[in-house]
This record gives sequence, C-alpha cells and structure tokens, in this order.
Amino acid sequence: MAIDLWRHFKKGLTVYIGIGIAVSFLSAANVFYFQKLLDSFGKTFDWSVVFIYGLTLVLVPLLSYLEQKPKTKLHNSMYFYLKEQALVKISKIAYSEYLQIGSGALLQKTEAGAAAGRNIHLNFYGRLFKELLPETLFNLAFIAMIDKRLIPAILVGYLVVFIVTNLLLKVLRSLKEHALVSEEAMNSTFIRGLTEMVTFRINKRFEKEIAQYKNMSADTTERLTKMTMIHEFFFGFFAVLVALIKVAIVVLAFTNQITVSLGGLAALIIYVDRIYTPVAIFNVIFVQYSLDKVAFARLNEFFYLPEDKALTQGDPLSETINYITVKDLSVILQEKKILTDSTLELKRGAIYGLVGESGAGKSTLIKTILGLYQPTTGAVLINHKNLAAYNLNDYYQHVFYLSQDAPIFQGTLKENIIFDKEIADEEIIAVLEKCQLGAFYQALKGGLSAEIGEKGANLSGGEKQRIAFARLFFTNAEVIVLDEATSALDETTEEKLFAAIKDQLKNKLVIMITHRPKNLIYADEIIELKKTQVEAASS
Ligand SMILES: Nc1ncnc2c1ncn2[C@@H]1O[C@H](COP(=O)(O)OP(=O)(O)OP(=O)(O)O)[C@@H](O)[C@H]1O
Repeated sequence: MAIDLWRHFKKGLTVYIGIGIAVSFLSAANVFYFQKLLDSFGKTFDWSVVFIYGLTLVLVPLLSYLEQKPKTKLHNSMYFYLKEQALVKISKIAYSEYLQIGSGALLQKTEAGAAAGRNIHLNFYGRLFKELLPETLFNLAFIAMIDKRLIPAILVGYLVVFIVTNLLLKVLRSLKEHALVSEEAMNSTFIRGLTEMVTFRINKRFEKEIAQYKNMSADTTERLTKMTMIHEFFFGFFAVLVALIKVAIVVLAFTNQITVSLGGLAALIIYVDRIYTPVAIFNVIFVQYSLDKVAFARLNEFFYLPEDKALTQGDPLSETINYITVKDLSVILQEKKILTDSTLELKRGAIYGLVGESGAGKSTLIKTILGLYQPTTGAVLINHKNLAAYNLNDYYQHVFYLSQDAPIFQGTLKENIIFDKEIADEEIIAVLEKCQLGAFYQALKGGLSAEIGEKGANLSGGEKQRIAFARLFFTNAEVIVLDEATSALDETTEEKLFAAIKDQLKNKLVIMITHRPKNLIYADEIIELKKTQVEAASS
C-alpha cells in the first residue's frame, strides 16, 4: 500500500496551486501595466490602464492571504495523515513483520517520513507548480511582449545561473546528507537513553551515552552551520549574478544596443529578478527534495510491509467455538524449527494447563492458535474447520488473551480494564475487589480515571497483572488464553484470584500456560510441550 497524497489531498492542492498561478499571473501583469503607465507619462492618461494596474496590485496581497488557508491546512493535515496511515498500517501488519521493527526506529521513521512526504508534495511540487513554473513562464511571456529578441539572451542567462548554482548545491547536498545521518544517530541514542533509564543507570552506561550524544551534537552543529553558510553564500552569489545582469541591461539600453522605452527598461529590470529567482529557489528546494525522497521512501517501505489479509478476509465466524484442534502442526520462524508435528484436541468446558521448559514453544503454539503466526505445515482447526478459512477479526470476538509481556497500556485505569465498553463504575470497582485490587484502588488518586503510565510504570508487576486480569470479567469470549498471566503474584493472591475467576472460566475453553506446578490443580488436563513436540498427558 503506497500512500497517494496527490489523490487524498486533490481538492486542497488544486485550490492552493490555482491561487498560486493566479498570483503569479497578476504579479507579472502588474509590471506590464506599470510599464504602460510609465511610457504614457506626460502624454496620455488612460483610466482603464490605471484601473487594471490598481486591480492587479490589490488582488496580489488579497489572494496571497487567501492562499494561507489551503497552505496551512495542507501543511498540517498531510503530516498528520501520514502518521494516521502508520497507525492504520500497524493495525493490519503481519505479526512476524511487526516483531522485526523496533518501536524506536519506527517512531523515527514515521516522524521523518511524514515531514518528508509533506515537504515533497507541498514545498517541492506544490511550490514548483503554483509559483516557480508559472512565475517564470508568465514573466517570460510579458518580456516577449516588450521585445522578443531578449528571450534567447535570457535563456543563455538561465543556463549560466543553473550551471553555477548547481555546482554549489552539490556541496550543500553532501553536507545535508551527512547532517541527516548524524541527526538520526543522535535520535536513536536519545530515545535509547530516555527509555532505558534503569538498565543504563545500574549498568553505569549513562556516562558513555551522554558523551557520545555530546560528540554527535557538536559534529552535527558544525555541519548544520556550514550548511547555512553555504545557503547564504549561494543566495548572496546569486544576488550578485542578477545585479550584474541588470547592470548589463542598463548599459545595453543606454548604448542603444537594445531599443527599449523608459517604461520597458524599468519593467525589464523588475522582470529579471522575477525570472531568475525561481531558478535559485528551485535549485535549493531540489536539494531538500532529493533528501526528503530518501526519508519518504523509507516510510513507504514500511507501508509496503505485508499485511495480515486474514484479519478481514475469509468466512465469518458467528457460532460458539466448541473445539480447537491442532493438527500435525509445524512452525518454522526465521528458519528456526519451533514446533514439529504437534497435535492437540481442545474442547470447550475444560481448562488446559500448558507446561514445558522455557523455550519449548508454548507461546509460539498459543500465537499460532491465535492466528498471529501461520503454520508452516499442518493446521489449527476451529470447530473442525481450518482457522485459515476464517476472518480473524471475527475470530477475535471469541477470544480473550492475556500475554506474558506487560499487558498495560498508557491510559486510565478504567480504559485498561474495559477498553471502550460502557460499564457502570460500581461494577468495575466490584471486579477490582475480586481481583485483590481493593486496597490498591482505595489508595489510588483519581480513582478509575487515574492515568496509568506507559507499560504500567508506577505499578508493581503483580498490580499490572491483576488489572489486566480484571478484563476477564467483562468479556463474553469462550476461548480464554492466559500466558503466564499470574507469574508476578504471590501464592496467596494467586489462589484468591483463581477462586474469584472460577465462575468466569466455567463452560469456556481455557488454555493456561504456567511454570508453577501448583497451578495445575486448576487444570482439567495437562499438556506438556517438549522442545519441538507437543504431547498430551493425562490430568
Ligand atoms: N518470532 C520469532 N522468530 C524466531 N524465533 C522465535 C520467535 N519467537 C520465538 N522464537 C524462538 O522460539 C523458541 C520458543 O519460544 P517461545 O516463546 O514460544 O517459548 P516458551 O515455551 O513460551 O518459553 P518461555 O517459557 O520462556 O516463555 C525460542 O527459542 C525463541 O527464541
């Protein structure tokens, strides 16, 4: 899926470019009528010329003001739209691809890519079509109306300006490229430092990290300063070049080598600025464009990553899930055999305790049952029909899953328990009591609206697990998957929690991964997973 900003912002871009073309035309026409006025000075007085001159003069600032609205709208919405699309992509991306992208790197990629996408469409192509091209063409057309013979000389001027400025900009480009690379490296060091506070502090890594950041920042500052100086030199140099052309025109006119009226001469001097400035601007924005293209291409690579089509395609699943069968299942991930020929028969109404040494593949088995990983061979059957034939979004209506990683997200306590369901506060509070979180809730400032930090910072591991567990009371799913969901709880709390959820688990198909043999008393059947093989054992 490539992002087509042209199509999405067609209306805004058309208005923006349309107004720009009108402004360019009116500015060029204004000089033309100014020349007419000068040439008729002291001879005739034509009201219509004065009127058009005045009108072109007044309309330019008016339209320039109106242009600010589509421009500002596009500037913000293009950037936000690209980031919104990154969220849409994450919602559909294949799980195995998702695992390969680091969240820090993705954050950087989307920030830089969204800004680059906006620059390419608005600041490069937008400016080219609304300003640079029309300004050049309209002004050339009006110059031709003064004297056609000037056009070839102006075109030679273009060539000279283009070649000279291009040479300078090659240096600018290489500097910008290096500055971008060092800025990226700085950002990763920065993000790493902010997110890995505890690991870096205990391992005494911060000193090195800060020194590294300091060095990089000095280096980048140096490059950015150099870049600005070349920028400024470029515009200064360009201004001298245009000044020389203006002097040449005056000399040619005064030595009668070109025949031109006084008004024509004044107009020519103004036109020279207007026809050469777009070349200079083009050269500068082209350098930025070629760099932005790289950042935007990187974001597009992310947009092209495979999506999990099974999320929306396939048969609907409305009937209750009574059976989950794992049949001759093998899973290979990154050329590593994780599961081999595993076979299991699971029924609704039973709790299955899934055990096995660390790395045996318990989570991988669960994730394959959840449709996150695809079987390499064999299949997962839902009510005796291949899971691959079903639409996963429908399947997830029937599934409740607590992962072994921190299951808390940034948001309020209430959101973390019921997501966007509508449930009375008293009901939620009663569930918190059942989940052994009564005292925690009483002490919490802000109650259910209290903000819980990213990944549940400020909460103990056990509190996080119990909050996530509270979700179980608000689900209608008949398949319950608990992946070491109580590993951080002490035995007494865990016992109380299991006693409280007993009724919730009745008539459900429950798969419970656990490393604690004691927890197996809750299981009707124990499944022992050995490395690369699943074996069903008796309860
Ligand atoms: N996406 C992946 N790509 C490659 N290898 C993976 C992937 N996910 C897991 N593995 C590997 O598969 C093996 C099984 O991992 P898994 O997490 O399923 O084991 P587990 O039995 O749940 O372990 P634990 O009890 O420690 O949580 C491990 O060796 C792990 O490194």
